[in-house]
Amino acid sequence: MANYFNTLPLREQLAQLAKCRFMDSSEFSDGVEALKGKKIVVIGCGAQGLNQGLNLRDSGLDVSYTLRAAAIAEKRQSWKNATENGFVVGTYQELIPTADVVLNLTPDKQHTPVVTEIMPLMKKDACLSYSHGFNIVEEGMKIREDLTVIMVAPKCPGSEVRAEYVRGFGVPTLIAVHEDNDPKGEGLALAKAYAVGTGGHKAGVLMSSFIAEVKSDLMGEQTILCGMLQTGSILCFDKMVEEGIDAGYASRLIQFGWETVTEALKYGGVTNMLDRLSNPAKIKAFDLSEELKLIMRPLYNKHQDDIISGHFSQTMMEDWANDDVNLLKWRADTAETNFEKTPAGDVEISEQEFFDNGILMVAMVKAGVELAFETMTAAGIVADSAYYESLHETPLIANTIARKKLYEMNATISDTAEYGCYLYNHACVPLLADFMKNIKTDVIGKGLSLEDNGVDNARLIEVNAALRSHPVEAIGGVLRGHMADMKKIV
Ligand SMILES: NC(=O)C1=CN([C@@H]2O[C@H](COP(=O)(O)OP(=O)(O)OC[C@H]3O[C@@H](n4cnc5c(N)ncnc54)[C@H](OP(=O)(O)O)[C@@H]3O)[C@@H](O)[C@H]2O)C=CC1
Ligand SMILES: CC(=O)[C@](C)(O)C(=O)O
Ligand SMILES: [Mg+2]
Ligand SMILES: [Mg+2]
Repeated sequence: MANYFNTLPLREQLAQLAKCRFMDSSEFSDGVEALKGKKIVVIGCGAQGLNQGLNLRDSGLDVSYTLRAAAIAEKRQSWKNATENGFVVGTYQELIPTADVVLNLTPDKQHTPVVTEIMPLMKKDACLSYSHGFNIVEEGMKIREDLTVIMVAPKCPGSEVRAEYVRGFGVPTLIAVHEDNDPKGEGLALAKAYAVGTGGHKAGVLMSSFIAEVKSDLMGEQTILCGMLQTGSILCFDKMVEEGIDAGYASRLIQFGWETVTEALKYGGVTNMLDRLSNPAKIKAFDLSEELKLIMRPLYNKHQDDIISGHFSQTMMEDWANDDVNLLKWRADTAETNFEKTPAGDVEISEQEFFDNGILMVAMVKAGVELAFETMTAAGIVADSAYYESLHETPLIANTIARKKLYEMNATISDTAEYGCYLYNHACVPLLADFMKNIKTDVIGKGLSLEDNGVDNARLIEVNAALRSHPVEAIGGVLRGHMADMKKIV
């Protein structure tokens, strides 16, 4: 097999990268009808598998799980996830031949062996679904011609796919039909019904392509979503402790600070997040973010270039072939960081204090969101998709850090995302070394202790105009306008 994207002529590559249409709510008026009465069999009951299955069942659909024999025999966590939630669990031989739709929600590393094993068991004219385009695009997996192949990709960690559904909302979702596998022309109807079943239609659905999804998803997860939050957590914690801030306070400020400041992002974009600061702090955060963008832009460009060329995928697949040696070492190294090893202190931090004492965190989020958005759109990803992948998903990732720090984030995101996050972190920590030397507690840990909050009018007007004029704010205002059902978390 060869990287499917790299086999295409440039014109087709650009056309596929640009596939992205915001779907009107009226396009989902049939609800889950196209899946009613169909047997949906999920392979894998992990982060996405369990949470998507719970949503689909609550939406009135027939969902069961097929797990590899060892998972059933050893009653592994995936078996517990499914059985403790009352789902039917069976072997491939028992359930796959009866399936109308098979959801492949196993780790990307396993897709080729899993699909190779289950394809012969799938009945004629059935449908195979993915939640990430890696196997089709980066590995070039070929699927039996009679099978319909679709993708329904939540722009969100598995746990929040469920949490937002339970709150009566949903998460932005990309859907796609693989052009090589839509023999009966029913792929779109199935993908739309699936998106309704997970609640995605309440947040926003983009009609996209496997290529557009994979080239944007890898970029978002490696940089702003996971990489920046990991790097920011480690750098900000170590800086605060170095400057004499109580370690328990520093740990709490970070563990719950990302969630708090990015909740403002979710509701009102970068503008609202910075508007939560005093005028002097806003200007300080703006200046820090501009400095960060200058330093980090080459790194964001490198990540996007390596994703587009297939170099990233090749590097990760070499680690797959080497029994995930790097992934497992980097995971163990993360657990040994001071931030991870320091429990959040039993200290009260008000919602506003997270902003006032976390100016640098606000600056890092602003820089990461804007850089990721700018880099994706420069690579041909449409603004709507870049918005979901850079801005909207950041608070959903931050929710996982609030639960159990970087451990929870890295355990909840896919192994693919985790691998890319570590690559970014290894490059970004040294890249920001000089920048961090000039950081003091006025921007992380203590806040600006100013007698007077006065600022220069011209400078404030300039900063406010710059915030509001960034293209991520324009598309964000439109897309958030469609999120009437969004619920407060913090
Ligand atoms: N995690 C996330 O938030 C997101 C993930 N995705 C995509 O969703 C898909 C699933 O990812 P994710 O939910 O993170 O995966 P997880 O690692 O959370 O779960 C994987 C599941 O697959 C099972 N599994 C592992 N290896 C095999 C195998 N060889 N054969 C059969 N089953 C296997 C595991 O159970 P057991 O080992 O017990 O058999 C487990 O139930 C991926 O394509 C990912 O890119 C998309 C968006 C977000
Ligand atoms: C959660 C999500 O959207 C990621 C980061 O893309 C993933 O886990 O692969
Ligand atoms: Mg993603
Ligand atoms: Mg991903």
